[in-house]
Amino acid sequence: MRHRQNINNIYALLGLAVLLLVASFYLLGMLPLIKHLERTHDERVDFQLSESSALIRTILDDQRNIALQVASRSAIRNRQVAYLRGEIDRQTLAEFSRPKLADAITAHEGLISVVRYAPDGSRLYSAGRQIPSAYDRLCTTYPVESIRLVMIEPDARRVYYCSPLHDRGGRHIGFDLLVMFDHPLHEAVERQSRAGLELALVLDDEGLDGYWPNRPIDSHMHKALTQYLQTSVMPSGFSIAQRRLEDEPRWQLFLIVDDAEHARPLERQTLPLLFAVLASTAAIYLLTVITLRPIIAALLEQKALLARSRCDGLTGAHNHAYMQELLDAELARTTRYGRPLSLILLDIDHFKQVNDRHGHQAGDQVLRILTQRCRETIRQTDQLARYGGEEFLIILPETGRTQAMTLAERLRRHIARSTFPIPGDSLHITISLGVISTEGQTDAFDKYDLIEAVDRALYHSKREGRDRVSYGAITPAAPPASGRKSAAASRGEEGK
Ligand SMILES: Nc1nc2c(ncn2[C@@H]2O[C@H](COP(=O)(O)OP(=O)(O)OP(=O)(O)O)[C@@H](O)[C@H]2O)c(=O)[nH]1
Repeated sequence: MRHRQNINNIYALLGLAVLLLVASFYLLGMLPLIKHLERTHDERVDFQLSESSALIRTILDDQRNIALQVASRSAIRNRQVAYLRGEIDRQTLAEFSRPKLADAITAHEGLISVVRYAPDGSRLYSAGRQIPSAYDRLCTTYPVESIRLVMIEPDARRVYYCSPLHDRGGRHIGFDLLVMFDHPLHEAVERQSRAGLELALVLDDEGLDGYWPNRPIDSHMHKALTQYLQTSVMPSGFSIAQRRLEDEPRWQLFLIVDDAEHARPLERQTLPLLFAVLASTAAIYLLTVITLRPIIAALLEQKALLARSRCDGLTGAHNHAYMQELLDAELARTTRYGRPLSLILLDIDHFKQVNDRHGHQAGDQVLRILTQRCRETIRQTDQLARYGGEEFLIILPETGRTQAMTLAERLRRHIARSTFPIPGDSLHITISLGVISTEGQTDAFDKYDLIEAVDRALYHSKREGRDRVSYGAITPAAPPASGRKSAAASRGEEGK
């Protein structure tokens, strides 16, 4: 039973070691890896935003070039100057310029319409598809110093540019509103967006009114973008990276990242690793347990045998042989460090009568209970040994005479007041005790001197009427001969 518990403790310790292994793997291996993957992801998002921004910029440049080419036609620009000077009327201007603009529309694939305005924003004429007059305000709402993208109509798949016109001297002579297809832009953004990553182009002041792309964006991402534009707070579960478009400062490019999608590749890379480590540590644990099982069992068996060899079978106190070992060790310590050592030898009074009246079994029971009572009274560092028969020796390390006497007296009273239940009866017994201490001892002494002294003290108590404590002086026998054994010691070592 005790073995089982010890083995379980060892397995629990092994389990703890495995847990520590897994925890340190997680802290030292997995966490840095996850951080690295996250950083890589952030870098990828940043790179993607830069790439998309560069791509869109190229497309816008292409479209602005078309606008520039339309505006740079000198013949129609000269007519515009003439009109503004009042040299020709609007009708003449329109009749001359409209076909040239129509040529330009035909020449530039992707160009749908051009509307020309006077510097005050009034419409002069247009070419290509009809543009509602409501759109005329596009070129005058914001100051337009150079060609600017002013509107995107995702549903109509059109983009609108405003291009300011100047004469040779650089004077402002009006605007062109150019309407173009959004195909190139659409294709570019389409290419850049994928599951969990959506690109959106948003016009500063108009929020989602000036929002693009022209395909249905994931509704969660759309909601996330809306919330972000309204509150500037990133909704949970999404990250948003943004960048202002170069040369088009009013347009911002957003990259909306669905964190759940983003985490997926992370999980794909780290989870199998974690599972592999868990599985291998579990395997190591099992293999270790299987391998160690017989070794641990043998060691524990050995330990138990050793404990049994030191133990008195009847009472569980240390046996006489082990007591001798303990006494040797304590005496060596006392001699070396000059620390006090005391001994108590106790003997049950008239124990023979217990045996005679109540039987040997009852006597054994009394010895067991007495051991228990002694244990209740002494300290954990004190050692209780069955010296022999109904005699017990208590070794008290680091204990002086007064303390030893106090303890002996307390023990005597405790036993005298205790009851000793035996089958069918309850006994009261008394004990006699002898006490000695090395405290203040100046003459050299050995183990046999101690045993003899404590034995004498005990028999002094017996002679004086029992149920009492006597202190005995250590009187070393001179000269100490090797192998010398007193009568008491010999009796003790042989057992009673
Ligand atoms: N039940 C039991 N009795 C034991 C054991 N060992 C010794 N005894 C008995 O203890 C008794 C000791 O008797 P005595 O030495 O005459 O001493 P006493 O009767 O205790 O008298 P005093 O010591 O003079 O007070 C003997 O009857 C032994 O048989 C044991 O292990 N179990």
